[in-house]
This record gives sequence, structure tokens and C-alpha cells, in this order.
Amino acid sequence: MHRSEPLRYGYFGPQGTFTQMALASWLSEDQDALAAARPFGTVALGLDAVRSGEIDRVMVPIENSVEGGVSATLDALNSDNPLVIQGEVLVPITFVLAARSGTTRAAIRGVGSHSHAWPQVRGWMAAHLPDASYVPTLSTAAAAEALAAGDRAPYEAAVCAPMAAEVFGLEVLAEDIGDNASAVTRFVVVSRPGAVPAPTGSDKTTVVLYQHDNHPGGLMELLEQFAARGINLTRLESRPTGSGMGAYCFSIDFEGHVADERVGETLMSLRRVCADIRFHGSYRRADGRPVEPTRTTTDQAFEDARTWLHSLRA
Ligand SMILES: O=C(O)C(=O)C[C@]1(C(=O)O)C=C[C@@H](O)C=C1
Repeated sequence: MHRSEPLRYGYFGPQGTFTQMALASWLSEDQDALAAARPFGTVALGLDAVRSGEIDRVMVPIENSVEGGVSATLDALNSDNPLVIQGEVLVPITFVLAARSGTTRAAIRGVGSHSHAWPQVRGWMAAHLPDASYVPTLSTAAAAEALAAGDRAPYEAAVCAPMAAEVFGLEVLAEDIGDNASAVTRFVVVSRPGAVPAPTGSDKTTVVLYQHDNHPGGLMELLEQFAARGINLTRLESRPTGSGMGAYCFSIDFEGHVADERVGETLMSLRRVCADIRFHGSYRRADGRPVEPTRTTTDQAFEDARTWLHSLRA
């Protein structure tokens, strides 16, 4: 693709997902790109479209403040052909209970929604619709879409974003049904590997670490590399590698940019102690909070130490 051509975006859809809201926020100053963005019914399909070059960027959910990591994204990002994160967006999560017009609460026997949404409304459901069974759907908006499309959905109501109820012309039977009013989901914009966004002083880096073997203190050996250089972790998850029972890798987000000296030194040390490291990008934090190194972990401190070592060797 020629450089001056606009970037082609996709998102985990259909229309009306929280992911589409995240993309709208990311592209708030590029309405043309937003209007042209393509929905993909699963995270894996969206990431594959980036891999194959069909689109340049895709917005996908990666982490929820109540339910934790979105394993479909963590695993698909890290499959054979690793992709990189270009940026992140935080979206406050507000759920509604939506149904076809005229549906009463008493008529609801099943409720459709995404598997990450359901645990976030479990308390409300137990209190208000204790007999309704949960029907998993590909996304919150897919649940709303199927209800609107006809009477063949195996449920009578959907748990979705207020926007999905509006897009698919459903009636809102109850608002704000999330058990945790401050729930937030973190979404990431993903691309093929290429130029890393320039450091901004408020950056995060994502990596996946693979150990040589499972041994006492193995995880501590990885974590002490970060601790020794004053690097704060913001997410740590163990994911099965798929190669056998008990074989795990560690998916980690930490503060700092690959261009920072302390991050470079940490990655070099990790490279020595790990069997493999997947780099999934350095990108600006959504909250814009500055990442301040301590006096002993500034770029200058590392440079001074290196100059000193060179002087000894000379
Ligand atoms: O189904 C959607 O609307 C999504 O965008 C996915 C998703 C998720 O994967 O966590 C996003 C936010 C909510 O926490 C629930 C579902």
C-alpha cells in the first residue's frame, strides 16, 4: 500500500459493540476512516484480516476491570504471526437489558450476551431474573442484532450497550444493570509489526515471556529484572502455551517504552533468561499519566554507568 493512502480500520463488531465505541473514540478526528471501518464477528477474524493485509488496523478488547484479560485476544495476538499494539482506549461499561418491543420481564426465559459481559451483570440477574438462563453470543451487539432480526433467537432479551439497543431498534427494559458501576474495558489498536510509535513519556509496553523450563523461582527470576530497574507492571497473566499440562507463558504490560534505557536493559536481561520473548509493542497510555523514572533509572543514569564501564575497560 502506498504511504499516503488512508489506513483501513476494522473492529470487533457488529455495529453497536463496546469495541465500536472504542474505535469511535480513537478515530474522533477521522470520521471518514470511522465510517469506512469494517466489523468482524470475532476477534480472531479481525486480527487475521490485519495479518493478511486486508485491513491495516483493528480495534479489539483486551482487558476488563471486573472480568480481567480477554483470552481470545491475548492468545490470538500471540499466535504464530505476532501482531503489535499501536495504542489503547479505555471505555466505561454501562449495560442495558434490551428486548423486542412489547416483551415483558415475565416473558424472559433466556438472556443472550457476550461471555465477558455476563459475569458483570450476574448480581443484577440473580436479583431480577433469577430463573432466566444465559445464552452465550459472539458479542453483546450480536445478541441484540439476532433479537431484532426475528423471533428465532434462543432468548428473549439481550445484555448490551445502550447504543446496540438503539442501533437495532430494541426496547430498553432496564438501564445500568452492571454490578460494578465503575467497570471499564481496555481496548487496543493492533497492526502488523512495523515502526514503533515514538516515546511520549507516558507509554506502556506489552510482551509475552517464555521460560526455558519450570523451575523454583522461575517467575521471580523474570520479575526481578523489572524490579531492579524500577519498572512498574500494569498487567501480568499466565496463559497456557498449549504444549502440555503445566506449560505456561507470561503476558505482561509494563510502564515505559522500548526506547527507554531502563526498558532496553530489562529486555536484554529477559532475553538472556527466557527461551523466547514476543514483543507486542510500545504505545501511549490511554490515561496519559506520565511514567517517571526514579533518580537511579533515568536514561542519563544508564548512560553514565555505561561510560564508566567503558572507562574501566579502556
Ligand atoms: O461484546 C462487545 O460489545 C464487546 O465489545 C466485547 C466486550 C469484551 O470482550 O469484554 C467489551 C466490553 C464489555 O466488557 C463486554 C464485552
